[in-house]
Amino acid sequence: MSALAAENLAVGHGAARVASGIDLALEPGSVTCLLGPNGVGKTTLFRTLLGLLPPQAGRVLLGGEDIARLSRAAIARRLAYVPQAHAGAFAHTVLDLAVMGRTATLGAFASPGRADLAAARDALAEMGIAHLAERDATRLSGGQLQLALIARALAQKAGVIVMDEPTASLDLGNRIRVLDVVRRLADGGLAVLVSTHEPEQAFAVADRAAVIEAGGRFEAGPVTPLLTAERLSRLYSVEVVVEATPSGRRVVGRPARPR
Ligand SMILES: Nc1ncnc2c1ncn2[C@@H]1O[C@H](COP(=O)(O)OP(=O)(O)OP(=O)(O)O)[C@@H](O)[C@H]1O
Repeated sequence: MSALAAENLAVGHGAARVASGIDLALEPGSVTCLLGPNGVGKTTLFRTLLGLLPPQAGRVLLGGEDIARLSRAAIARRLAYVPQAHAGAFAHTVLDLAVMGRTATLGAFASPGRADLAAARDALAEMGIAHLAERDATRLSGGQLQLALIARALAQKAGVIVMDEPTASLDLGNRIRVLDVVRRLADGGLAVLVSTHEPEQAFAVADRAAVIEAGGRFEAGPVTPLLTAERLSRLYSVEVVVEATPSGRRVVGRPARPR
């Protein structure tokens, strides 16, 4: 059984349709990268997969159960979300922020125990930000906040993790670290869904890719056959070529023809 699945899903806001025909199955031990141009509906799809937006059609199954029937706490035990790192209104330390990954799965009035604190500290260490534990989470840089939000999701210890552009504000070192974490999580048995504007990241870490094209048409499949130069050119309305390199694949703009 898929860890998270969408069946003939249509997503949007109110009556406005954003994307449809979405069939997606996230398997334990795999990374799926979601690509699409700005404003096409990636975050809208994520919010629907998380049970935060009702589907316009179709359904979302978490561990085989319709997510619409699960409580927030039941969802949080199985599914962790890393949102885009906008400056949040957190009046907490970074450690408190990571602990929130644990409390999401507890009852409303339960307080975190020693094991929860240990899991939160482990997650901060995994993201290389243990030294920020006592810092005010409202005073982090964009990249530091991104790493802290990933740590919060790791602390949740859910079987499925959904990340919305987790490398967007990161420097080269942290980008590579986060991609390593993404791959390691999958190799440890998690089902991981990551949105990105970098097709090269899909070639580097993903088992499968999914695209939402302009107009909301959805397609998913193995990375290399799906992310051809032709499809990427159409997706981003710019001519690109996909070059095989010794270390992976590189996507570059098609060189202008000599005049
Ligand atoms: N709360 C909302 N109410 C109504 N429309 C919305 C809302 N949020 C987003 N939209 C619209 O839905 C469409 C998809 O937006 P979404 O944020 O899902 O795109 P995205 O693919 O995540 O974009 P980006 O790559 O720029 O982050 C856009 O046309 C956007 O204007």
